[in-house]
Amino acid sequence: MSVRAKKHLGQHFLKDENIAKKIADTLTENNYDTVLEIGPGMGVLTKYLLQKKLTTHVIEIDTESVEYLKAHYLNLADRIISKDFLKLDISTILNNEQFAIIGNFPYNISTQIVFKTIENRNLIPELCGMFQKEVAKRIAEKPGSKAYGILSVLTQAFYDAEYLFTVPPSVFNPPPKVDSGVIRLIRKENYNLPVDEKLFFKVVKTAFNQRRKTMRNSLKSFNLSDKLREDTIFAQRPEQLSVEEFINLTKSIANDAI
Ligand SMILES: C[S@@+](CC[C@H](N)C(=O)[O-])C[C@H]1O[C@@H](n2cnc3c(N)ncnc32)[C@H](O)[C@@H]1O
Repeated sequence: MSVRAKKHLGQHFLKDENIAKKIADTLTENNYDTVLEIGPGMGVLTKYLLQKKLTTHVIEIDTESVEYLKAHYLNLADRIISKDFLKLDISTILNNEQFAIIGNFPYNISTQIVFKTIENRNLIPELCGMFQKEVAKRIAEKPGSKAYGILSVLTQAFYDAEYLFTVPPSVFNPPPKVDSGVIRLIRKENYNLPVDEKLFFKVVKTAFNQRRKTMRNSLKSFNLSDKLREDTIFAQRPEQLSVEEFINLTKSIANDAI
């Protein structure tokens, strides 16, 4: 008996074992001994994680998949969390130890998984996973491209992001409508910002909400001094600015308000 795919849970099960192994092998296994897989489904990726030296935990929202895993992976039984990852209190699980996140993520919550990882980055040195290709590209994109935006800057402020490979719809059951992409995020050594984090998020989001305008126009609502607005950075569009430039800009804005 296998699990019947449920659309509302983003269930597209991998049927190509080689791809499952290739995804499991994207983990560097540096700086952690534990891995948490989000959405194991019927365990095609889990199987390869269990072959590693790491301790594998899984979190799955679908009770039918949980029953399947309990029946087929007897040695995993006490490391299956039957819950919604988005409602999980990360600080209380895994005894506060460092762990990596991996998954063939449900596409409907994949950006929320990234933001929850960023929020809990003190415990998460690495994330490897499969996203809708377009989302994976946006996360790892560099300045100067159309795909570079809020998701790129907010992720890369804390993690080095690398796009690894593309996966076609044909390796899933049922096949999704679009290509998928696998990326790896490795936490930066210095993963706390030298500026107010809330202000940084606000500056980045406000700037990209009007991405075709110059920074001078898109950040009008901040009521900045004329002196600051004369800085050459304000003549540029948000997609031209590096993560470091956004951080420095936030610093200047914070000082401008004093
Ligand atoms: C794309 S499928 C991948 C399944 C399996 N890993 C594979 O590769 O065949 C996504 C999985 O995430 C699970 N899922 C969806 N939303 C979830 C959530 N909020 N928390 C935990 N798991 C979730 C689904 O039930 C499904 O098993």
